[in-house]
Amino acid sequence: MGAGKTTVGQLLSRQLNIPVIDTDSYIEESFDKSIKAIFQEDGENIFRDYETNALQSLCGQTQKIITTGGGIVLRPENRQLMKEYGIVIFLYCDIEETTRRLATDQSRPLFKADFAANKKRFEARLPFYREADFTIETTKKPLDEIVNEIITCLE
Ligand SMILES: Nc1ncnc2c1ncn2[C@@H]1O[C@H](COP(=O)(O)OP(=O)(O)OP(=O)(O)O)[C@@H](O)[C@H]1O
Ligand SMILES: O=C(O)C1=C[C@@H](O)[C@@H](O)[C@H](O)C1
Ligand SMILES: [Mg+2]
Repeated sequence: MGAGKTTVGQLLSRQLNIPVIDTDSYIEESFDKSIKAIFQEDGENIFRDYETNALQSLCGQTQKIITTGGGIVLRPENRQLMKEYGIVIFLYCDIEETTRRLATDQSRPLFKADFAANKKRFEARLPFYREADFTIETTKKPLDEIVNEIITCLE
């Protein structure tokens, strides 16, 4: 959360002239409901079902950039889909930096004020993120540099 997937995906889309779809936005538009409301009213498991359905719908159609939610890696079938259909890029950002970036954010129900809990979650997910085809270090890096590094990976 807060590594820059959505932000970088938009910039990459413009630079490469390839459409971008964000799974969080796709879910919010499909259900006309915010992620926060889905977590509150339906719970995380239902959100994860929506997330897998979104990924299944988006993979394997026309060429596109898919920016995902930070928890997409939790389900093995999601990781499998991404590997099968995509070039998977992990935007690494250290937890101190994402904590700063999201300090006033209210839209991510799992990102709590509890730094230790966020760190624990991030570390538990790291082995899954590391399965990506490419890892880009984004901590303290300007957005245009991140975009250029991704383009280099794709060449
Ligand atoms: N390289 C960067 N340098 C500084 N700020 C950044 C950088 N990348 C993203 N940000 C900022 O961090 C915040 C979170 O970025 P963004 O929403 O793109 O993260 P995300 O990875 O999509 O998060 P999530 O997993 O929750 O969807 C935004 O305010 C964004 O402007
Ligand atoms: O890392 C996560 O589990 C999440 C990240 C966000 O993108 C959203 O998908 C949601 O807030 C959950
Ligand atoms: Mg995002």
